Amino acid sequence: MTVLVTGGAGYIGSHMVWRLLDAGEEVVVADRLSTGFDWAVPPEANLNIGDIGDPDFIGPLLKRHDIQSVFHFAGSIVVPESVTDPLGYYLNNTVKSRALMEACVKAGVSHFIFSSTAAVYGTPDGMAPVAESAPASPESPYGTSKLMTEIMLRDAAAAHPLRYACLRYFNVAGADPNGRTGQSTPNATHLIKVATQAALNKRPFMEVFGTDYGTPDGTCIRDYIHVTDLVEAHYLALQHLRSSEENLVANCGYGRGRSVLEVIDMVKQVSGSDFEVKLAERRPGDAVSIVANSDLIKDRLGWTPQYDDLEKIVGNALSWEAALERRNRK
Ligand SMILES: NC(=O)c1ccc[n+]([C@@H]2O[C@H](COP(=O)([O-])OP(=O)(O)OC[C@H]3O[C@@H](n4cnc5c(N)ncnc54)[C@H](O)[C@@H]3O)[C@@H](O)[C@H]2O)c1
Ligand SMILES: O=c1ccn([C@@H]2O[C@H](COP(=O)(O)OP(=O)(O)O[C@H]3O[C@H](CO)[C@H](O)[C@H](O)[C@H]3O)[C@@H](O)[C@H]2O)c(=O)[nH]1
Repeated sequence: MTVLVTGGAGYIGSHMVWRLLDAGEEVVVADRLSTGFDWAVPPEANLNIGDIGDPDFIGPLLKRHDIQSVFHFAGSIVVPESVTDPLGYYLNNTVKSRALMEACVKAGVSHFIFSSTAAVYGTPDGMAPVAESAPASPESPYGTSKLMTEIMLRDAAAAHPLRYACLRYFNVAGADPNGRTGQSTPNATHLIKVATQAALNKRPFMEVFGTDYGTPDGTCIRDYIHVTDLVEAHYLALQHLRSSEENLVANCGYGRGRSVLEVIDMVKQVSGSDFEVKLAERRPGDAVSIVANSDLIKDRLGWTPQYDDLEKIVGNALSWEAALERRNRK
C-alpha cells in the first residue's frame, strides 16, 4: 500500500519519508519545492514536483500509485508572515487543502493525516498544559487557516469513507539523529534554527522578540518537540487508522515549557559560542505561553517519546546546521 507525503521535500516531511522507508513502506512525495529541496527526498521515494492545489496534478498521481494513505505536510508555516499575508495563508493552507481532500475523496483514499498546530489554541487560559478539549481560539491567520482545515476534514470524513488524524504539533525542532535530513531553509525563522545559525556565525546576531510578557523571565514559552518523536507519532497514527475506525485529534508535545532565553542559553552551552543576542520588540501573532497536555496521544497511540531532552534537540540541530554549511561550501 503506497503512501503519499505532501511537503515531503520540506523539514518535517523529509523526516517522515525516511521513517516510512525505514519501515519498508512504498513512498510517493508531492511537493512544489517552494521551501523544500529535491535533494532532501531520498532516491528510494518517488518525488513528483507540483502543487497540491492542482487537481490535474494530484488526481492522476493518487490513481497512478493507488494511494491509500496521505500525510499532508505541505503548507505555509510562518506565523508573523500570516499576519501580513492572511489571504496567501488561507489560499495555500486552507483552499489548497480542500482541493487535496476533494481529490482524495474522488480517488477513494482511506487515511488522511494532517499537520495541524498548537497555534489553533491561541494563548490558553493560565500556564497549564493545554488539552485537545480546550477551546480553539487562534491568534494568527496561520492558526485559523489550520483550524479551518481540521473542520473541513472532520466534515468530509463524516460524509465519505475517509478516516483522519489531525496532529497538533507544538514547536518542532532538532534533526534526524542519523544526520540524513534536517531544517534546511536558509531564511527559516524558527527560534532554534536561528540560534544555531548565530552559533555557527551564519548570522552576526539574533534577536529576542519581546521581554515584557507575563512569564518568569519575560519571554515567550513554548513546548519544543524533537522531529524524530513527532514523525514516530505520525507513523503510529497511520497504524491506528489502518486498524481502527477511530479518527483522532491529538497534541504532539512533551508537556514541558521553555522560555526563549532558556533555549538561547542551551544553544550557547551546547555550541560553546557566546553569540550576540539583542532584545527586541514583540513579534505580531505570538502567543505568550503554550505547552501540550499529551495524555491523549500516549493513551490512544502508545506514543513514548525518545528525545525529550532540550540538549539533544539542540545538539542534533547544531550537527545538521554544520553539515549544511559543509554541503553549501562544496
Ligand atoms: N515546524 C513547526 O514547528 C511546525 C509546527 C506545527 C505545524 N507545522 C506544520 O507542519 C507542516 C510541515 O512544516 P515544515 O516545518 O516541514 O515546513 P517546510 O516549509 O520545511 O515544508 C513544507 C513543504 O511543503 C511544500 N509546499 C508548500 N506549499 C505547497 C503546495 N501548495 N504544493 C506543494 N508543496 C507545497 C514546500 O515546498 C515544503 O517542501 C506544515 O503544514 C506546518 O504548518 C510545523
Ligand atoms: O529569532 C527569533 C525567533 C523566534 N523567537 C521567539 O521564539 C518563540 C518561538 O518562535 P518560533 O518562530 O520558533 O515558533 P512559533 O511558536 O512562532 O511557531 C511554531 O510553532 C507553532 C506551534 O506552537 C506553529 O505551528 C508554527 O508552524 C511554528 O512555526 C516565539 O516567542 C518567538 O517570538 C525569537 O525571540 N527570536
